[in-house]
Amino acid sequence: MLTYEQASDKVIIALDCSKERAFELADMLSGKATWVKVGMTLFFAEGPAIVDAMRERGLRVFLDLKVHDIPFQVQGAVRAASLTGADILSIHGLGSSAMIAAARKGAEEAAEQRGGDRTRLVAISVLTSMDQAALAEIGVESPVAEEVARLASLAYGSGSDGIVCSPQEAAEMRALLGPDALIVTPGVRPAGAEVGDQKRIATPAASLAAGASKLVIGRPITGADDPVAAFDAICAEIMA
Ligand SMILES: O=c1ccn([C@@H]2O[C@H](COP(=O)(O)O)[C@@H](O)[C@H]2O)c(=O)[nH]1
Repeated sequence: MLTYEQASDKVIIALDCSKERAFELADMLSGKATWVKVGMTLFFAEGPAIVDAMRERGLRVFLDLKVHDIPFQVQGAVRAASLTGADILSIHGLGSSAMIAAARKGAEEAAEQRGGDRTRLVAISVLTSMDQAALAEIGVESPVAEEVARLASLAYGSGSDGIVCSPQEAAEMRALLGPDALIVTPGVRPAGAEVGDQKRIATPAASLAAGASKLVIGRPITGADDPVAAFDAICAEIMA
């Protein structure tokens, strides 16, 4: 059984909104939330300062930029992104072992430059908004779970600290990668919540039971009439 603090530490709130709304949510959830996710919507609008602003509020930050480019560019991009002090950064698993190794090098350089902990890297496997048909559209005919496992093994073996996958693959990924891998699962929906564009989903309790390290949850909290009550209900569900 988890305490409220331990449950809160499992939930990363995706702030896919304006800076004003992000601050409003951070203030509302102050003293309750532990983690926020700064993704492309917020980062492209506000730049690295938004990471600082969240950290100044005592929040830990998952910077979800899904970095994907040639190794040289990725090393520099990850170095710069890590210098923001983000705790976790996403890169793309499709970038190959050389790209992932370069990302790790960039994160290590930043840690050396900044001092303190290295930003941990998680590799995106197959987006949780994609199903078998979407994979087929891009020419991948193997089952989703097989593709996730292939990319996860490659990324984890090349210097990533973990992966991003759906909760539906979390148990298999935990068995494949072992106890130390950081397994981050978006596509989490409390029972009855709107699914939206997510395709491979599970409830918070089921995601955690499957072996996820962290659950990324956005709209079910940020779009709720009462975001604090929504966050509390998710913590209660995973504490039970
Ligand atoms: O495969 C992925 C990778 C990242 N995400 C991100 O997670 C959140 C999910 O938000 P919801 O509102 O709970 O759907 C969002 O910021 C995505 O960029 C993902 O969904 N799937």
